[in-house]
Amino acid sequence: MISVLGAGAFGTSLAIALGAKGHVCLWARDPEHVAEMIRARENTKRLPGVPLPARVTPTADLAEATAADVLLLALPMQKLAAFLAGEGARFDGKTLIACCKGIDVSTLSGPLQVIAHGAPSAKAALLTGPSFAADIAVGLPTALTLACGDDALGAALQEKLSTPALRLYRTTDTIGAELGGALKNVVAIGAGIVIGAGLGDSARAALITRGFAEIQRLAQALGGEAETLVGLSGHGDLILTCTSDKSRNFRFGCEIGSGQTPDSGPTVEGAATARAALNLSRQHGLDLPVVAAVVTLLDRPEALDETVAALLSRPLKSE
Ligand SMILES: NC(=O)C1=CN([C@@H]2O[C@H](COP(=O)(O)OP(=O)(O)OC[C@H]3O[C@@H](n4cnc5c(N)ncnc54)[C@H](OP(=O)(O)O)[C@@H]3O)[C@@H](O)[C@H]2O)C=CC1
Ligand SMILES: O=C(CO)COP(=O)(O)O
Repeated sequence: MISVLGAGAFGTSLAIALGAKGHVCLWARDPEHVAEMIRARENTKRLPGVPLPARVTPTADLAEATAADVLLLALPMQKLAAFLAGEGARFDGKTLIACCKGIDVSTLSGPLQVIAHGAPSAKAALLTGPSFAADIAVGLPTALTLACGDDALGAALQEKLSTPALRLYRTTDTIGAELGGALKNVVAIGAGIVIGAGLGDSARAALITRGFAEIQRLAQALGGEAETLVGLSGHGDLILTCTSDKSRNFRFGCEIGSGQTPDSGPTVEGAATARAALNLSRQHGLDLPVVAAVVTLLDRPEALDETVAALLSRPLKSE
């Protein structure tokens, strides 16, 4: 059996997709939320409008959910470490698949390092790549990356989690997959700022391209492979997130760029990850001007004009 821990938009969409194949337990922390999912056979709070298949069982009982061998962790990145710290022993011998995208801002770790620290006796993998929960939930074609350092385990998980509409590719480059997925959200906030500020599609293309150069610089400095970064989990997800109004990171950036106070309700992973990435870049002596500009505008949205001017007046260089 498979369990999904975290009944947000993404966890619910994965449970729905995998529920077409077999029994899936969908765990949420709030018993009232679970009762409502059982009553409505729908996650009206986080993914309204899509029925839960009969083989998806919502539960608030973590013991029931963690009876499964394969657990998909679909929590926000900044909540993962504390969640595991409270429950670590439950996960001994289990396979934990991180479904979150980001860098833990207090430890500067990616999800797999956080799992290794919080649940050291578990096997770990990462599911990432271009996908909106709303698309997966209704069975639209989607291709994702399953990253696992142990290729035999990765192959078994690839088989287990693929469906006719959800096609998984696999890699052993966990660092490249983690960082591609984490950093694209930072660039998506930047792309949103560009569009929200009315700077135009040409400026957005420039920002995405130079942002991608920064993703490559940081990820390769940390051991990620170039091939992974041009794949689904890097370039693929960057394209999706920087060009679609469905992206929360992109919309958050649009709000900043257009002078609104951004909505702090939705999960916007790129905000904390921008700060973590900037700290990592300093540790490694790397220059990440797009990431630094995003951090500046998260702190001081009123500095838009001077931040754009500073980016444009950097010394001219070869590409
Ligand atoms: N949405 C999408 O299209 C995609 C999202 N992702 C990634 O998936 C991850 C989750 O995002 P998403 O599902 O969209 O986020 P949502 O905001 O929709 O949901 C987050 C869920 O996490 C739960 N949660 C938060 N904190 C805790 C905690 N401490 N313990 C237990 N549960 C907790 C929330 O519970 P509660 O409802 O009680 O607040 C909520 O159900 C992110 O890293 C995101 O980048 C990846 C691909 C696509
Ligand atoms: O990760 C995603 C698409 O692959 C979802 O993007 P947002 O979190 O910006 O909505």
